[in-house]
Amino acid sequence: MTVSVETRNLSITFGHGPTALKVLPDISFLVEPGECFGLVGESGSGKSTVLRCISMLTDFWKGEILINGKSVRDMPLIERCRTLQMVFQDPYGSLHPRQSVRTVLSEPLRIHKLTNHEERMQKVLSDVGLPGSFLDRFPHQLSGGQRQRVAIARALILEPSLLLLDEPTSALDVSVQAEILNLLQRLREEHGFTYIMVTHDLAVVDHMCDRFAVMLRGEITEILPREAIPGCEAVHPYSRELIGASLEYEGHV
Ligand SMILES: Nc1ncnc2c1ncn2[C@@H]1O[C@H](COP(=O)(O)OP(=O)(O)OP(=O)(O)O)[C@@H](O)[C@H]1O
Repeated sequence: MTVSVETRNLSITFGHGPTALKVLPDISFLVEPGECFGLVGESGSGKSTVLRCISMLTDFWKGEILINGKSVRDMPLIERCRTLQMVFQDPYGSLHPRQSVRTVLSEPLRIHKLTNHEERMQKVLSDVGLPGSFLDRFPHQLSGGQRQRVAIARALILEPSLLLLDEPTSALDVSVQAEILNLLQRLREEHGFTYIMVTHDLAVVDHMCDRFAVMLRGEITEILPREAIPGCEAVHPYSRELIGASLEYEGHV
């Protein structure tokens, strides 16, 4: 199944009293079913926080988050895990050093009482381009790119519809980044996933995303189609600055 995601007046404040920090004052956006939607913007603007709110890793937000029209708050944990999964930036930190790939992949299957573990694990490894023999490897026996493939396999094992990708390639070297982006692209085409992807890299947005939101200090300044990048067709000064700097870096201007 392919799903839409909508946030309506999403806001969150960390802390209380005089030190309280309102990180997201009021965020609303709609991601179409099967779309890859990017979140870009300055460091600390709240991009990862948006993903953590959608996944309920942070759950004290206000407003509404709807997946296919249904509030994530009303989804039991089991249903939420089967609907959405998150892939984190650091494949070194996100895998437990003492857990084999088999343990990483079989644990969710056991918790969710699914059958045919071996078959499902072999299929998901093949989906992410790793041989079945990797089931018996531990994280220290994998390269960075292979670890990120395992992290993606872990996200896919429960066959979710929505992947929340928090800078999934920024900890990898450039050639491996391209491999992982191509893998994510292929998986989306094959499975009809909806992606929400945080990235610092507008080249990644250009390669992967249909549309993207530019964030500045917790607010969305503008939502743009990917096609707006090459000609810097943004209206808000900050979006123009961000896209202009990226084009300059890439040597387009
Ligand atoms: N649990 C928390 N408690 C207090 N402040 C937090 C917490 N989580 C995030 N913040 C603050 O919220 C703001 C937004 O953080 P967030 O990680 O969402 O930014 P970001 O746009 O993803 O940044 P980056 O691009 O550097 O990863 C930052 O000022 C951060 O310090």
